[in-house]
Amino acid sequence: MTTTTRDAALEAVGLGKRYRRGWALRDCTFELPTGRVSALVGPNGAGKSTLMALSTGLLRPTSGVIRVLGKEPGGGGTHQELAFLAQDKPLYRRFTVDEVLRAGQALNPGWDHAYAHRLVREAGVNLDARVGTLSGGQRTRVALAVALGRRPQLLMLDEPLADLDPLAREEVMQTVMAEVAETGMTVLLSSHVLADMEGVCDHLILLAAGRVHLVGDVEDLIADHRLMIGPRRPAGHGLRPESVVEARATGRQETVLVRDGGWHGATGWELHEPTLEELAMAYLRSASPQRPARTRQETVA
Ligand SMILES: Nc1ncnc2c1ncn2[C@@H]1O[C@H](COP(=O)(O)OP(=O)(O)OP(=O)(O)O)[C@@H](O)[C@H]1O
Repeated sequence: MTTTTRDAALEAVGLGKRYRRGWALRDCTFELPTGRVSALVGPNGAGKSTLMALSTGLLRPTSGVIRVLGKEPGGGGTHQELAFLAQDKPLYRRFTVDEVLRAGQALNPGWDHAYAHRLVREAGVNLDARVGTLSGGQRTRVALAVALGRRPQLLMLDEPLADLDPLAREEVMQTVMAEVAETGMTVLLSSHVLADMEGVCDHLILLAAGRVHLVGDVEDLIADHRLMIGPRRPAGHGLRPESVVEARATGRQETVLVRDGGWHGATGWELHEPTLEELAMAYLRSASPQRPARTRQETVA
């Protein structure tokens, strides 16, 4: 079936994926609008890689629907306009870098050979080197050149920065952002390092235990939340429980993340807009069964 929601590069409706041992994704509904750079955030096992595998068609949903650039991934392989850089960056180890790029050219109709070559050269990787002899970071740069050489409309990167030094992380993100600026490409980027996403991502999808806990444009999400900092009060923070995402006490101070205007009318607090990292961390802690935050109904004693 082909449905057209052309404003969404990626769309999930009631999406679920069940492996033999249980649900990896459950009842996920969200949209990633075209042209956004989205941070896919979640703890280990949250379902991030599963979501990407469903998007590429490597896996089929157990329930619900996923659409990539308006189409459900089907038997025809990965959407022509989607490029996916998997966590383990699968490249033929015996090929030279040049051979990898020539394979990219042979396999992809829209391939931009000059551009892929330039990306590899800029990364300082020798075209004659065999893939098996490259460092983890160099392999990432080659895999990124292969992904971007396709000039995709949607680029999905699963933990692309994990084995890169700080300088290389910055260079990779600059390469991706230059392509975004030039072509309006949509990006979905999973990472555990929230600091890497700050200032780069303008959209957030936060998964925990297979469910979407927060999704939307970063600007809107930040505007909808405040960090409230004030003295710890014996009678509790006194805020509407349904507006409190997380309350944390450190010493005599208390920090509360509040949503949906729950801060209006409260007195004796310093109010700050949260950073993307503060926002995501509060939601991740409040969703974590191992590290329960004081949320919603609970008050600080
Ligand atoms: N092929 C598989 N067979 C069975 N269970 C799987 C398979 N792949 C993933 N899972 C399970 O599905 C859940 C989600 O895994 P997934 O790899 O999608 O999470 P993730 O958010 O990408 O994690 P990480 O950050 O550790 O890479 C986990 O509980 C995992 O054990």
